[in-house]
Amino acid sequence: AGCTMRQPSQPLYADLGGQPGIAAVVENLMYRIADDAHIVGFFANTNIDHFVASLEQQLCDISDGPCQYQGPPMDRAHQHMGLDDSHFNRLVEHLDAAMIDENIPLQTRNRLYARLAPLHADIMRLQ
Ligand code: HEM
Repeated sequence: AGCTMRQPSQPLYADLGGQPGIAAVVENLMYRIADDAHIVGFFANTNIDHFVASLEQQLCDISDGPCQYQGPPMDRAHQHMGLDDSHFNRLVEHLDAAMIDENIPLQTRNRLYARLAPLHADIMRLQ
């Protein structure tokens, strides 16, 4: 009886599969970025191990996991790269495909996007 909408049963971090789930998504994402000529150039001089660790930490933090993001604020982390919405949208498409690959359901993916959306303005602020 009552509303049949599925409600989140546990914290977002747990629905993402915790640390192993987030690590699998980020690894999958990195292969997609490496294969995408529209955005891979931005990472030409990036220390990928550092980037992966920092992104995992941020996703853990933002999903209420047991982590505190220690990296630079999003505006400074992306300043003067020349990013526009086409780059942002591409990254989100790859993240979505990576999460689908890792069997993360739509409702959980949408919960994460609701928390990432506010970062868009920060990332674009110093372009
Ligand atoms: C929701 C969107 C995004 C999130 C959550 C995000 C998150 C992050 C994080 C956590 C870092 C690491 C900061 C550090 O510890 O130094 C980072 C750096 C970086 N991001 Fe993003 N980012 C996003 C969008 C983008 C987009 C659209 C691009 C380009 C297509 C991009 C390219 C980069 C690059 C190249 C670096 C590394 C900079 C360096 O080499 O130090 N990011 N991002």
